[in-house]
Amino acid sequence: MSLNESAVVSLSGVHKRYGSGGNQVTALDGVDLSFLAGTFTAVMGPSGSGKSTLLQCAAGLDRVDGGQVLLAGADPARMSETALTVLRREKVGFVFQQFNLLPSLTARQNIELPLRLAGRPPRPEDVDRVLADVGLGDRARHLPSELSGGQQQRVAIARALVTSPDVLFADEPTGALDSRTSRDVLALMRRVAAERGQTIIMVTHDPVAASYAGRAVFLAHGRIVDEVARPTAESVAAHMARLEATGC
Ligand SMILES: Nc1ncnc2c1ncn2[C@@H]1O[C@H](COP(=O)(O)OP(=O)(O)OP(=O)(O)O)[C@@H](O)[C@H]1O
Repeated sequence: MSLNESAVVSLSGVHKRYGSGGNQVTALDGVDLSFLAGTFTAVMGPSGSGKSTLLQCAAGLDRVDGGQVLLAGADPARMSETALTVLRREKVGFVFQQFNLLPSLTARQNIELPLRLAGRPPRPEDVDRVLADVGLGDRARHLPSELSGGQQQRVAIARALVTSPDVLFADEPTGALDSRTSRDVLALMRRVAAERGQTIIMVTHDPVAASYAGRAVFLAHGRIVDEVARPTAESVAAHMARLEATGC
């Protein structure tokens, strides 16, 4: 498969190995996958199937051993570390299971941080808008310790969105949240893709989380083995049960 150049993120024949000699592990084994603008995709698969590796390679956080990645029009393998840092800072947002907020900074200051690190003075109206988008307009002055888990994750999402990245990578973003709070965060992510036209790629184990995406792709042994459009929690759970029983 050739790279889909209209996609915001595209992987073509991507291989990734860890270790060497007898300890070598093939984490990705020829992955072809494209993500179009404004789409929300869930990446699923059994433990060890390569989900996090796929995210790291697609986001330019890790180098591939074969094949090619195209991220916001650029090939990370051909870029210097400095250029790659700029690409990630300008075009990509990250959200992880742990919120990784700085405890001594308020919600607003945490959200402003990526702009400051990029040498871009934060415009108050931009920060206000993103705070309102995540429903935290009245919590701007609170420290993370004064916010619930779901509110902290919404600050982390706002921090990832404030630079208006083309693509948001999320690795188990609801893994540390209860089911009700998870639903709020997932609905927010779905809205971000639909209304802001940003592309979201989310790794998750949870069929309910995957049902908020427009597409679910399934990995097994480092390969894409299936894909479901408009997934429901039931259809995803059935796919996962089959994968875990048969491995394909
Ligand atoms: N830094 C590393 N060094 C060696 N092997 C690694 C490394 N990172 C991942 N692996 C291996 O690569 C394979 C894919 O790992 P990966 O973390 O991508 O899977 P995953 O689907 O995200 O798993 P989980 O759902 O358990 O988080 C696994 O066999 C794993 O042990």
